[in-house]
Amino acid sequence: MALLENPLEHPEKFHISKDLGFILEDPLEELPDRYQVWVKLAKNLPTLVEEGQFREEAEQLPELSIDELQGYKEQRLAHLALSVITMGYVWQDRNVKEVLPRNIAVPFWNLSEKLGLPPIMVYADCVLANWKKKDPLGSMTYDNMDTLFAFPGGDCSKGFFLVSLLVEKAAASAMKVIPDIFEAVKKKNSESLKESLQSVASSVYEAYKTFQLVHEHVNPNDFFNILRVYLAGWKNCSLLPKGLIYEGVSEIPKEFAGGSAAQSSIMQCFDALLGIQHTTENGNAKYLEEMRNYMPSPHKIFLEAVASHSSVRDFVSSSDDIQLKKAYNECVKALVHIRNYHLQVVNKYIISPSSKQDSEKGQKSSDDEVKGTGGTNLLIFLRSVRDTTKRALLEES
Ligand code: HEM
Ligand SMILES: N#Cc1ccc(NC(=O)NCc2cnc3scc(C#CC4CC4)n23)cc1
Repeated sequence: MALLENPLEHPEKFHISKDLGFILEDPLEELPDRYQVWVKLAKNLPTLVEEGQFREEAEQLPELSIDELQGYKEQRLAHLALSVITMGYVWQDRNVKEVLPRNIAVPFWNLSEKLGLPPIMVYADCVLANWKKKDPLGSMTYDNMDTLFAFPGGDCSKGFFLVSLLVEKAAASAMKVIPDIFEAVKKKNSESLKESLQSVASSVYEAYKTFQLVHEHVNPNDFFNILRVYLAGWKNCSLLPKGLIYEGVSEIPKEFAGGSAAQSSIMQCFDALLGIQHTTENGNAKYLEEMRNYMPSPHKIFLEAVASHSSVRDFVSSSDDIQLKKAYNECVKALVHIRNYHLQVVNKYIISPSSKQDSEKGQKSSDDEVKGTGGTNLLIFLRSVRDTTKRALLEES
């Protein structure tokens, strides 16, 4: 991959699709025969966990070299399958495993290095690469889609991952105007910039409308009591205080943060494009920055290029074109809207099931319960990200 290309002119060189953005287009569903054991085990996870047999089955896996994996899509599917196996192995039940056996750890570690991903399940695995169309000729609608892999909790993980994917797809329609936006700023072309910003705002609004599907397809109790457990990581985690030992890689336990949508490139891309700088005071900027290391490396490079080149905000704020300021503010308002809606969703799917659980158990939930899978105190983080977005609104006078 020509990393010297200008990402802003050639996003396709950074595994970014003009229609689907950071979503992996047409993910592979199978690996070459010798690796199919990984896919088969990962697909059987819910049943084997139910029977308490998952760990035993995982320990029977042969230790395979990753060298025969051909091409990017095979590597992404293999990372997804190994990540599902790893989460299932560690979290199968409350007596968590502190050592990941070498037959999983060694290929997972090596493949992660090749992809620039951490050896833990990330958003790019279970959301961006974990999908198929039931009818390949049909369109990408919820009813014509399924996940490749699922976790225990019935259709909860399918709902959570696919709704997120459809939100990403709706937002991705803004990606195709990014090169035009940079061109318009370079040429100081207000008219063209205004048009592009208007289409970014409508993409974010479409994403907001798609978000509502979460109520139809994700059950709050299944999410909070079952799925949440499997998304957790081993950094600042009381159950794995030193992290996880990747056998055959190192005797020293390694810490990696749990899956977080702060690993969603599209949302970080909007912030970067609009010049929305998240606060350094409470560690938000640092956390969002760190989550870029949990994205496929080409996506991280693309985001950094957008962040370092984007003078959209400077150009608009120094312009006296009120309509241009309004177009910029429409984008910011749409992002505030979706982040406000997201906070309501977090209350329904985390805060209330958590307080319901506390009152049933008559105790305060443990620290981890109210922390993000990324080890953050989630409400403070989400409100602060929303507030910073709101502060980015420009005076329209
Ligand atoms: C049941 C539904 C959902 C719950 C309970 C939920 C929960 C959370 C939590 C706790 C965080 C804080 C960081 C973390 O731990 O990941 C977060 C962040 C985030 N979530 Fe969700 N989320 C849900 C659905 C969605 C959907 C459908 C999307 C759309 C892609 C989404 C996008 C994001 C983004 C982009 C962030 C990073 C913060 C930001 O940029 O605003 N979430 N979410
Ligand atoms: N108690 C509790 C508590 C419960 C959950 C969380 N965090 C959480 O689920 N983050 C992931 C997330 C947030 N939003 C979205 S959309 C798609 C995804 C995803 C994913 C896969 C994991 C990579 N996500 C924090 C605390």
